[in-house]
Amino acid sequence: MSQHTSQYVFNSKEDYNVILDNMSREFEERWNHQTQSPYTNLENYITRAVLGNGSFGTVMLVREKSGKNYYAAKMMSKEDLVRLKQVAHVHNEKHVLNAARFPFLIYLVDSTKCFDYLYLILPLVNGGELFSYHRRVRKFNEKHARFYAAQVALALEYMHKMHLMYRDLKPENILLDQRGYIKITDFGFTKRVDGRTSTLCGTPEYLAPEIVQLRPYNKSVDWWAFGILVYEFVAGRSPFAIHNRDVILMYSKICICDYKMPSYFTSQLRSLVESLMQVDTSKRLGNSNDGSSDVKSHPWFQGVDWFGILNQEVTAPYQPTISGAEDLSNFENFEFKDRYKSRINRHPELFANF
Ligand SMILES: Nc1ncnc2c1ncn2[C@@H]1O[C@H](COP(=O)(O)OP(=O)(O)OP(=O)(O)O)[C@@H](O)[C@H]1O
Repeated sequence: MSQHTSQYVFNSKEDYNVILDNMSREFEERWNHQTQSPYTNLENYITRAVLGNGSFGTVMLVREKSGKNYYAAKMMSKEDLVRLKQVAHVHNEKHVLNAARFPFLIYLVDSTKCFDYLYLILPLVNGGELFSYHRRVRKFNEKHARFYAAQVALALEYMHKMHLMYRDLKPENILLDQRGYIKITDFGFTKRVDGRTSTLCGTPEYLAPEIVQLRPYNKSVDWWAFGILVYEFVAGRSPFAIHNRDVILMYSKICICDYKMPSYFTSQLRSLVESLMQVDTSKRLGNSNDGSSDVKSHPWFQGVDWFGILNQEVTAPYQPTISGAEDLSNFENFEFKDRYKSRINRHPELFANF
């Protein structure tokens, strides 16, 4: 499996369209070529530390035994996945991670399983979550926000071109690498669909009105969430954040787009947020045939060196301090709890294709 996110150099708009077509062909090949993980547990790796705990598993720092490379191993209990009805999501996540290759997306390096757990081996991204960094500084200035937003817009453009709806955009799912560039992670809710779907999923603060109203929706829900994300970067809070997080009240505000624009937003940022957060999807920026180009050519992005960003030549506004692969200073301290150790293979039929 290739360990490179991109072997491409991005030079011009024409080249980029050709490159995206090539990426699309390569994506299709990998999408159609899924392999079953061997029952090798983590025997090819040495576990060094816990990087984080998600709702469905633990992410550990591991080092491969045959070399010196470090990775993040996402370990998920089969029992928990069945109990929490996440079986389809985990297959989905592996499928997408295996097929997608883009500079700002996490990808699958390897996968294994054992009687109790499934393991996804991912590139180690050790600058911590964008969420934690944002919480520390509270607000980004617009230039700083634009640096991250440009990468998210390019990643959404790629995913949509591959007919993937991401459906879980939020700062918690954006990791920072050593150079301060982003890697989007967590593809459990990502769905490959060319058109519309109607499953209710995502995180309340970022749900588009059509999802809240249980209406069929398309990839423009990601552009709505992108509007929320950019707003939150600069305002330091989500537009629909409500004291005590009354979700029903939040949903009623989302449906009528009832939020306040901070007075310090520039007119270009106001215009971007307003255009993305349109209840009427026919008016929502990003929802035309040439959707991502419309977003990228919005005046707020004027002056962005798109190819410099794609090639990661632009200096990031913040570079995490990392002294080595085992430096965990950008992560909170987590404890490891290995709850299951059975002699029987749990749910072999449900995870046969994992
Ligand atoms: N590739 C990685 N490199 C470094 N740390 C990672 C990596 N992937 C995940 N982590 C850390 O582990 C945490 C949990 O990972 P992840 O969000 O994938 O789990 P999850 O169970 O899907 O979580 P969620 O609760 O968001 O559904 C992340 O927030 C991050 O801090």
